[in-house]
Amino acid sequence: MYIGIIGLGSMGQMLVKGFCKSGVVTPGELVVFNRTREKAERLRQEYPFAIASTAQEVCQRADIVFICTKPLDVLPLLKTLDLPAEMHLVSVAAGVTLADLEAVHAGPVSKVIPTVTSQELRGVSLYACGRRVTPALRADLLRLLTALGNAEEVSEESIETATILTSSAPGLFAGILDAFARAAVRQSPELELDTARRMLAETLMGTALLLENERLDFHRLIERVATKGGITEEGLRVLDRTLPAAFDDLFAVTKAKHALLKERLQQFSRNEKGDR
Ligand SMILES: NC(=O)c1ccc[n+]([C@@H]2O[C@H](COP(=O)([O-])OP(=O)(O)OC[C@H]3O[C@@H](n4cnc5c(N)ncnc54)[C@H](O)[C@@H]3O)[C@@H](O)[C@H]2O)c1
Ligand code: PRO
Repeated sequence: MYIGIIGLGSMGQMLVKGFCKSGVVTPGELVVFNRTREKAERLRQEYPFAIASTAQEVCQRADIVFICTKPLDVLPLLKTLDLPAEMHLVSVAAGVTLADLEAVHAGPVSKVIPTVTSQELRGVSLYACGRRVTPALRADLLRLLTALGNAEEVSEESIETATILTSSAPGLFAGILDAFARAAVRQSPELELDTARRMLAETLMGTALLLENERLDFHRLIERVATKGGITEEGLRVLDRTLPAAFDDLFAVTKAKHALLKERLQQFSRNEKGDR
């Protein structure tokens, strides 16, 4: 099976690295196209995949094509292509719906929300398949995604909220840790910011391993750390007071951004229909 990747940004590169690292495909089974060819050539030094000259060539050569451009670039690009009817089109773009994809491709379409952590073969890829995806095509997609970590099928209704938990979360964790480290330095200026960041990064790794190896849930982990009448309990009270509103706010603004993206995508589709 040949796998096509269009767009070699953060996600396109992650897919190349994750697929090859897991061994689910060999570089020889990958056909890649990026607008800036040098970027593809640099990555090819490590993973000797085929570089296509155009996105159209990827679609002609691959059985399944992952389109990894930014959301608002997906439909304009797809509209310029002559997509082979049997090709399985997979968009990784936030906000691009199965209906958007089915409107531009007469063949099978799926939507996947990957995560940067899949480069380490951990984390969760979300997926939803369109009506024309056969059980065999679904199994092929699942084989690729499970090689990258866990794969969870989700409805389009829940995919946006789940995206924040699986795909935005690595960046959000990094943002939280950075604020945590900066507060520590404000408290104790003799502590170097980089030292505080390293302490937190190592603690995060250890926490993840404890959760996994001891099969702890969050509450049991808290019980182990927060000595009754001790210091951590006080910190947790602050989080209980402040975090629910912060996370409600986070989900509200990210939902609004998804809605804005979808509105702009629909506008594009309406304009296209008007032109015809
Ligand atoms: N970064 C993430 O963690 C993440 C997670 C889940 C989903 N996504 C989705 O993945 C998509 C890509 O995000 P990213 O972070 O990799 O963005 P990015 O800006 O890093 O990469 C986009 C790439 O697409 C290329 N590109 C643009 N137009 C092209 C065209 N016409 N032909 C070929 N290549 C073209 C650009 O050169 C660039 O390399 C987005 O739609 C985003 O919603 C990203
Ligand atoms: N990265 C993409 C974004 O920030 C989608 C989820 C993670 O838009």
